Amino acid sequence: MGVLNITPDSFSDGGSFTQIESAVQHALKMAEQGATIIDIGGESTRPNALPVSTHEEILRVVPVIEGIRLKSDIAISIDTSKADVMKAAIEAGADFINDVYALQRPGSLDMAASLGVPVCLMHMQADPTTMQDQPYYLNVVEELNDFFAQRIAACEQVGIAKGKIILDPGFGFGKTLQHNLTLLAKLKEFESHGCPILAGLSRKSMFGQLLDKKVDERLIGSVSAALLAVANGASIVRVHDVAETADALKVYMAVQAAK
Ligand SMILES: Nc1nc2[nH]c(S[C@@H](C(=O)O)c3ccccc3)nc2c(=O)[nH]1
Repeated sequence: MGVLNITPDSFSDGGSFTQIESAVQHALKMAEQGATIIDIGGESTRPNALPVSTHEEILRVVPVIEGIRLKSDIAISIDTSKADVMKAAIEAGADFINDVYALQRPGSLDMAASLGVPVCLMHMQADPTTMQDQPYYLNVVEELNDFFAQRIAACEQVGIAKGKIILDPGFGFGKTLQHNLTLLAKLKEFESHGCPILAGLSRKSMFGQLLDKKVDERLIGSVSAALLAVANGASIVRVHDVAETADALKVYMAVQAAK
């Protein structure tokens, strides 16, 4: 899963033509490099990011989805928590929902049910503005399993079949370095729900803490962690560095095949 963040320049509402075109080109390049899913996000979950209106978020993501669809059938996920953005994105040609709020925002659960598409449910403790102030769990794996069970039940109640659900521990979303390492080490403990696991580790601050590296120096850490996530049961890894990660996973799969 290649990450495509649409954060337009400050001048234009939505994206200017060049912004849209460059985003489409980036998506196509990631597809060429081996991405099988493009994850499109119109709002940064950065703690101090300004909130983006539904209208603005739609103006950002829809032209890019349409632009990609003119040239590629690659799977597209919409990284949003807003019901109306989900609708607009799916109607524009996206294939499934990637929601860091696990369909807990107003109207999103019913919207996902009515759209009838798969959904990735990610765990987050608190919200982006507070999640990194002293994250605490009695037992992080158990608490996330309880959360997943509860969200799966909520989905099944509105008719979203378990076969349409992907689970994601939400690395860095209300977790200390130790929590992140435990979740990666024990990723297999989330397989009990019978849903595929998605891991989003790419360039995250855990590598800053572990390796003392800035965000543009975290390639090796990110690729190493992506390979470990797959070795520990992840079916999807959400990454910025598609070509490098694809190579690492090719090596992993080749060795697996030789078992
Ligand atoms: N499913 C799924 N969706 C995701 N969207 C993101 S945004 C994150 C980033 O570092 O990319 C981020 C966090 C905070 C600020 C900026 C960007 N992370 C995930 C993830 O881990 N899983």
